[in-house]
Amino acid sequence: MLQRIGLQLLHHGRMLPTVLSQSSAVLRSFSAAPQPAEDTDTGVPIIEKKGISLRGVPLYLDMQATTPMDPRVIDAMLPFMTEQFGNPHSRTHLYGWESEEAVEDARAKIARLIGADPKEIIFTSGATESNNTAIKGVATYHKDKKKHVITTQTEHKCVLDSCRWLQQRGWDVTYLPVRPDGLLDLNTLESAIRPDTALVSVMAVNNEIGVVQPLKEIGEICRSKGVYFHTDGAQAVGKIPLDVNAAKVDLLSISGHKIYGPKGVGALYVRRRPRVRLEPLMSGGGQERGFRSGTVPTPLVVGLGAACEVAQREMEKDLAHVKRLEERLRTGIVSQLQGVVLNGPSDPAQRYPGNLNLSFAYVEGESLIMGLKEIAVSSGSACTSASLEPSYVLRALGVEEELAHTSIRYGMGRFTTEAEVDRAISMTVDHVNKLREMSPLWEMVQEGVDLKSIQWAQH
Ligand SMILES: Cc1ncc(COP(=O)(O)O)c(C=O)c1O
Ligand code: FES
Repeated sequence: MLQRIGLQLLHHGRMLPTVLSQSSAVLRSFSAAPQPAEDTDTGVPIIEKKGISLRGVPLYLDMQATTPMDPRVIDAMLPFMTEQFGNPHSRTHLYGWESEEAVEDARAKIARLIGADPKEIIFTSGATESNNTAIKGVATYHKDKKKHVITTQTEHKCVLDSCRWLQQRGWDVTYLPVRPDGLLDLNTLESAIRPDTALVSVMAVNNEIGVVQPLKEIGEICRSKGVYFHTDGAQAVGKIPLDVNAAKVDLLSISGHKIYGPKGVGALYVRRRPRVRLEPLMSGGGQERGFRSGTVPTPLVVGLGAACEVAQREMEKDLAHVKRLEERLRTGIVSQLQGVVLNGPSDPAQRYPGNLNLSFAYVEGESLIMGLKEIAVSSGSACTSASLEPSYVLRALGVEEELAHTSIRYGMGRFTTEAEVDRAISMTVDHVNKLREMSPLWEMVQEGVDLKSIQWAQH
């Protein structure tokens, strides 16, 4: 009874989704500030978390880690969490049919964004599952004839780990090195392909340094050698143009939460012509044409579809926006600080501009990261994790250990503003200057001492 009343209220309150999403900013200010103490001079709330005192909610510049949901995505999802809650696989009533229609509509939107046929899209829980399915699934299906897989040293952990899983089962894996700018050398790739190679997996856009790999050329090589080409598109799809036919991609992984959609949903594109065969990881009801059993989560999938639709419509605008912001951030920092090194390609055409990864020479990594707690950014340093190894991606590029420890990844996106970028510039510049003032190293550099001549202690 209660449920019925609830549903009726929602039914009559069709405006609810919009009202809710419009108030998301208000909700944020409540949730982020659990009645904290205030700075007595400025009135800025002091937030205590993990033993750290933060003055106000940090400025979010970590769009490669995740993006906030676009209000339009939330609006699209809400009806499927309320009155249209049916199981999309229920064949006998309206609830199921409505959900199924919404799932198919979302599938078509994802397919449209990447130039695919809707039948080639499988819903998953995210890019991690898509990558696992592509790599383990293709290899397992072809295990009688093939025993070799190729990837790069700078892939996401879930690709590298899926490859290790194969190695434990007797497969050979080649982890190709990349050039100092992060790009894969095509000759190196070509000469690594063997008659028993099943799959090449090279990511489209790197999550740490934003380098865009030459997908078309890689696709061409793979097709000519009769090897499947998988690309992890978590950081690329919806951000830069990517067409599976133009790039001859056979499998493509997509993540919802990197493109202003929900977390916990993604997709895998699996080519039908020529057909890619793969072994499913999940056993069960045979949903998603047998590739991925489990009830398709209608609200999440609808959110992913809406996110792809918006991304396709606004890609040009989004890209121009992050380009402007990146230029502003980079020149703002570089014009005020010496000893700043860009990690990744210097040619802007080879880098997704929403990602700016900089290293700051002559500062201590840990102090840099700890001092910038009021900007939510990511770092190549390992201070915050159990290992003291800096980023394996930066190391694969040959970035010096000291510089890898002081790298900061600034991630900008659709909702990042110029004012936020300006705040990030001034906080970074002030903090780096402050650290350098205290640094004997910096003093030596100013005095013209060649630091390379100094014997460093182990970090
Ligand atoms: C390049 C890349 N691949 C895969 C993933 C994993 O995506 P998901 O969180 O959807 O599993 C991420 C996100 O961390 C990523 O950046
Ligand atoms: S700077 Fe913290 S581990 Fe290197």
